[in-house]
Amino acid sequence: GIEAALKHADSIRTSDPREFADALAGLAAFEPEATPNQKLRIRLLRTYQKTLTGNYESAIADAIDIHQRTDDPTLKFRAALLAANTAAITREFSLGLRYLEIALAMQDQVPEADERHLGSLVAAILYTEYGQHSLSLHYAKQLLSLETSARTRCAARLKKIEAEWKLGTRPEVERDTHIAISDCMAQKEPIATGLLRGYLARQWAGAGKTAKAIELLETHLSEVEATGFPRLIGEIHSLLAEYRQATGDLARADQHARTVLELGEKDAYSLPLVIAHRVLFETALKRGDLATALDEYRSYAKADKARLDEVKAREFAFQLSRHELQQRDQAIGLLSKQNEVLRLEQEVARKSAQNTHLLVLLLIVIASAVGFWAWKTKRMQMKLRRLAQTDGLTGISNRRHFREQADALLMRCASSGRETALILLDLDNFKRLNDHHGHAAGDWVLARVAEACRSVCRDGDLCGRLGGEEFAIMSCGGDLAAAERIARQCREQLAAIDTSPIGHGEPITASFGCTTSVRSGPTFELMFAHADNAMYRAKAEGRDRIRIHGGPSGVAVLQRGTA
Ligand SMILES: Nc1nc2c(ncn2[C@@H]2O[C@H](COP(=O)(O)OP(=O)(O)OP(=O)(O)O)[C@@H](O)[C@H]2O)c(=O)[nH]1
Repeated sequence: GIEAALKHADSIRTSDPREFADALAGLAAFEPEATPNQKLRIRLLRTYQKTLTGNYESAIADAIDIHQRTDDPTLKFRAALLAANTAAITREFSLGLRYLEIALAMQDQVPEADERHLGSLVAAILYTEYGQHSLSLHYAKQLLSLETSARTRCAARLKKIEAEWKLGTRPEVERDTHIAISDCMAQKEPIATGLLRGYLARQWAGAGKTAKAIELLETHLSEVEATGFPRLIGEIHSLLAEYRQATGDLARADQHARTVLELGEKDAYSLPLVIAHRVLFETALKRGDLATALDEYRSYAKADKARLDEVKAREFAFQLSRHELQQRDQAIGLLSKQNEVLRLEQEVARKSAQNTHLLVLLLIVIASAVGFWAWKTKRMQMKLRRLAQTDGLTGISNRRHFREQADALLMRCASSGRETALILLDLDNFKRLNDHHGHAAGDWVLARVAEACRSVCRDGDLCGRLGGEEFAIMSCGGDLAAAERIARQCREQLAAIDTSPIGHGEPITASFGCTTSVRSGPTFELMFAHADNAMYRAKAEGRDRIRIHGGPSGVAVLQRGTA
């Protein structure tokens, strides 16, 4: 299926360029039914192919596009690495470092260990490109300490040897190089193997074994050329040019040098190019061809300057990138400080809100306390007033309060043109009841009488105990007939009092005196005096009866038992 084809193509990506090209061509057949992710993966493989064949600009654009399009962390990571890798080749140093950093930053999100290792490997490779051989050595050593794939180990070995060679720390590491070569050969990595043989040749040549170095490189030249990788081919030919020249084989030296120049058009600054021009200059000089020598010398100087500029430019790009990183770190530090300030501000706001809540709570408590106190005071005032206004024994108005209310009622009634009735009543033979049954029994009777008086009152009527066993009722809107009716009802209520609790055998009776504001005149004094007179008349005429002021004696008498 397509997955198998994708995996196969990826596995031979660096080991077998021709088979890789075939595999890529084969993938085209799967493309119509591929998922979007698979389509992007095919595209990434084609982008690798572009890099391998030197189509760098297009490869960078593709890699960045794939990186931006996909959400698949592995694919995103690989695309960023490829962009970083390829941008380094085309001298877009800042771009290269940026994508390297993007990739390294997302390295932890990549689930596959070998893909993560690839990130470290690209870091090792690219730091070499930026002249940072110590960093490169660090990543290479780190990879060699990990459980990586054999392919990665091959590349890490190459980077380690390369970095040590460039740093000049271990110029003769023949044993390590042999191990690396056999490792990379076993992994079918001809580019790495070729580059490693280049370092082995350098070691030998450095030790004076130039012939051995030439033999090694010549023996494997066809393998090198089979890779189609310009940088490797250029490097090996430049070494051969140098070594052939050193052994006096000027013709072959020239030949290798020219091969480098044919390849090196795109890498105007590369070390092989510098070497090739130098070889051509020196061989021309040896042959006495001064014109060619001068020409080649000019080219050599130009290439050497270009290369030195390049080295400087890369170093500068690296420093710039470090500076940018530092600035970014500082910006991040500043942001986190700002966040801290914001957090503290929020904390302060929260605290002040808390304080406001407490204050509001306190105010509520104070207001409640004040309200409660005011209510208590008011209640106490009302209680005191009620105590001052009511008769303690019966609970109805006392004489003073009745008098005040009566005046007010009279005024109200008069202003609305209505008549007011006043009924006075005095209990009969109360002294006798007191004497026979005791003062407490008398009190009990007084309370029942008050209830009886109240029961005949309508809303708005007044009812009071004027003193001793004397009570009064005042009603607005009542004429003489109404007064008499109220008195009669009250008389009935008194008669209905059950006196058995105090053991009094007789019913409770009273003498009633009635008048109205029309009959007596609209002042309380007059009405009271006239009602009192009528009441005394009732006493005088035998008690238990109703008398109307100004009415004939005996007419309004209502004997017990009559209606
Ligand atoms: N138990 C009790 N008796 C009271 C109270 N106030 C007055 N008295 C008594 O009421 C009685 C009133 O008696 P009198 O004024 O002679 O009149 P009476 O006995 O009712 O006779 P007549 O009014 O003539 O029918 C007195 O004995 C008072 O002591 C009271 O608050 N409680």
